[in-house]
Amino acid sequence: MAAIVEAPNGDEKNAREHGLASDRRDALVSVGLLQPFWCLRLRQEEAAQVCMSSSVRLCYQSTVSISALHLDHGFSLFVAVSHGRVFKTSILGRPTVFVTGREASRVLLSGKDGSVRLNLSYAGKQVLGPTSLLTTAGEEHKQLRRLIAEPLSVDSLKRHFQFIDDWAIKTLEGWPGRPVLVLEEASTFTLKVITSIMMSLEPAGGEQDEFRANFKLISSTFASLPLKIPGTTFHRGIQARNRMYAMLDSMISRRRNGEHERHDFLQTLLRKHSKEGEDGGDDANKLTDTQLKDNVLTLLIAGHDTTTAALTWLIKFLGDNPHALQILREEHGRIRDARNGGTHLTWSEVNSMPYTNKVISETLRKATILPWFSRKAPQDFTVDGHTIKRDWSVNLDVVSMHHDEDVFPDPEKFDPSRFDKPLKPYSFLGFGSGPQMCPGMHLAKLEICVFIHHLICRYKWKPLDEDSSLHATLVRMPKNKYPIAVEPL
Ligand code: HEM
Repeated sequence: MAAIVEAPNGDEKNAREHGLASDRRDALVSVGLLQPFWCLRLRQEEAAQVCMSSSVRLCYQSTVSISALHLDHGFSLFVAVSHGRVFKTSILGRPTVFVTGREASRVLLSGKDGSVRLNLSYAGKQVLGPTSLLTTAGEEHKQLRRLIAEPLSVDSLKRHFQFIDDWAIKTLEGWPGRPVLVLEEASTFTLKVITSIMMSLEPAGGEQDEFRANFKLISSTFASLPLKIPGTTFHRGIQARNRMYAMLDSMISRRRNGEHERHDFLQTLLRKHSKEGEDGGDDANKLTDTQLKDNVLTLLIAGHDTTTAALTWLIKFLGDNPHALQILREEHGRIRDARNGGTHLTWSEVNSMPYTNKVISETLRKATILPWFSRKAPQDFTVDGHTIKRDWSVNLDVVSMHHDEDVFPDPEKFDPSRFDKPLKPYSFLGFGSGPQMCPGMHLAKLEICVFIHHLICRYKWKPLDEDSSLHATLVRMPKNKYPIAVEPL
């Protein structure tokens, strides 16, 4: 059996001796406590220098992990040079393994082993609640997946198509004539869409504003120390979560009283799969109110930043790649011309965008919005011939997989035609794979296809800043928020 490569020991004192800036040390603390909701503030270029210039001196424990997180190509490209495909280190005393490659991906994601499960941080568990999809495993997780599958299916999303189309048009009409930060606009658009689909929240007005404010505070807890002390980010986030749950309680009771019924995610679950309160019956196939609320919040958290980042990167990559943009313009021009007038997309049109779908996949490959998938198991298991002990944190480095030259030649190139042919299983993980594969994939693709159609058909844009560095939170986003100037075509 091959030995797992261990990083040489080191500690924070070493970090100071080697001149690490204080924000790097802060980052180190964050990684240990918040994994997998990494929150780091290192500059990507600084981190690259750390690794390249003095790899031996600085190749110790946590610092390696942190530095590598900020490299475009992920942790293991760096580690692979000196170590191999499985790498063990320790983050604040906790054994942590990094793995890469299709075989590791199969073992961690296929669920065949039955015991490997998602490894959510303490902060994540506190915020999302004990019955969230992300905190449950085994049968309980399977049952939750079954129940949420229907309201997120393509058929159910059809009911929301008109809303998405209207808001994409409305959002874009406000873009010409001013500098636009794409990330911020995409964030507003995707929040309006997901809150409408989940609970029919009006896209503007007091309730939307209140919800948005609470949501922002809740999201920020993933990047905070989980201290329940008044005045801390974590404490503020937990209070915002309580306010959001109170809003949801009031919505649920209004709906049960027959008021404000809508065709949305909440209504579908209430009508078909709800237990009426916490102890209303013992049907295992029905959800308690706590399960309902935990999972509404989970879908909002898991679906908002990811779709925002994907839409922003996609617009940026098109701006950087005129050839791909041209082919995309032709696809959408054909759709528009066949429509014989009218601005709005139709449902059948949105289902005939083959090149757009490849552009989405290539965006998710090149940007790798979720760079790590973190897992652990209640018993020892084996990856690539290496034993991973029970309760160790094991992280699949997706960035390096998406930049593996053997699978994606010339990986820096933005080339949607890579997806002309099917890829081998477990080599492309844009939406993950296996039992934990993204349940919001159809919604995310729908939002992006609709938005891109209206952008491409009616506008052109140019970037106002060429900085391509990453804001390396859990979800990778362009640090400059991609500022552009927009003109009608
Ligand atoms: C382009 C946008 C999106 C991307 C790139 C994305 C990516 C992913 C990936 C890679 C995973 C698997 C993570 C792992 O195995 O550790 C995942 C899981 C998940 N996603 Fe998404 N996602 C997106 C949009 C959405 C949306 C819109 C929703 C909600 C409506 C959503 C809800 C979830 C949930 C709840 C999980 C956890 C599933 C489980 O544990 O069973 N995602 N997503």
